[in-house]
Amino acid sequence: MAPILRISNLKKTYKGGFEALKGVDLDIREGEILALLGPNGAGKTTLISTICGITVPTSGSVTVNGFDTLTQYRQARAMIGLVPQEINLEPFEKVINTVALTRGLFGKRRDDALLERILRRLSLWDKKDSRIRELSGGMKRRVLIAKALSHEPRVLFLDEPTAGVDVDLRKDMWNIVSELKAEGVTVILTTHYIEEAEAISDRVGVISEGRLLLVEEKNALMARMGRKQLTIELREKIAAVPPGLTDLDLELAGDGMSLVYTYDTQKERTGITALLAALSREGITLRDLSTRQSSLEEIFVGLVKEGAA
Ligand SMILES: Nc1ncnc2c1ncn2[C@@H]1O[C@H](COP(=O)(O)OP(=O)(O)OP(=O)(O)O)[C@@H](O)[C@H]1O
Repeated sequence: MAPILRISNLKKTYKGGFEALKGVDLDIREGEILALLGPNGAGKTTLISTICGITVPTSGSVTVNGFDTLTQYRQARAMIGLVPQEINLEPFEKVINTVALTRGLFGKRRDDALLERILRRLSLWDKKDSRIRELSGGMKRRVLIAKALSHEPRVLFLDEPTAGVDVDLRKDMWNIVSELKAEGVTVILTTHYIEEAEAISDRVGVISEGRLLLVEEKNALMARMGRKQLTIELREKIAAVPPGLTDLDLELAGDGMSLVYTYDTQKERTGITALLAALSREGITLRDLSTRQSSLEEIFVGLVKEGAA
């Protein structure tokens, strides 16, 4: 099946010469949820703005369901809903009018039943006649989502949808995203919260300094994150990993006073029993053992560092 979104060698250099995107290639399948992770200034917002036609790329192309976002802007833009990072709502407008107006701007005919469904789903129906300025920050975020859904997009972009929102609202957002997915909407979100990517995405992309460092199925990435380290402190210093142990993932550390064994927690066998038996065969005596798991955060930081090197 052709991807719903195809990004080819997308580059963006801002006036003044800053290269915010250095050639991004990415295909997105219909109905998937992709989380884009990256440090501040990595280029996530630039990527989304360029896809949505708010920023003009320096080179490269983007197609949405086959429509080019530059040469077939109207058709491409009609397929996309964007929930921006900044709250940019008219404070004196009523909620229902705000959402209806966006639908109208996309040239869609009035559909009161659809707007009611959208507002109910976002728990905004009882606020439909409230003015925007009377809403809490979390409700305003929901209005942004309602606006983005008002013209029935097939691809929804959420730029840091849960930045600064409380835990309940964050969970609500996650539920909304999975409901949209169930309806076949493709969702691309940027986030600084790794647990958010973990909770809702099918695939994770890591962007740093304008480059997409990695795009991987979340479950595969999780399996890699499942690595753990066992540190074995020794009673006596050794000069090298003993010959009988060299085929294990072992490193000598602490000036020869410890061995670090890295293993995969997802595997049925961790190899620890065999390792301890081998140590005993080699006549190595242990003083202490400790384990630590590499967090998703560490993996992410490691990736970004590697990418920068
Ligand atoms: N209009 C602009 N003119 C010049 N440089 C810009 C402009 N917009 C963004 N940049 C620069 O491009 C880089 C990428 O910015 P962008 O907002 O895309 O990053 P981001 O990954 O979304 O960051 P954050 O996580 O902080 O939102 C930054 O260094 C930023 O300063």
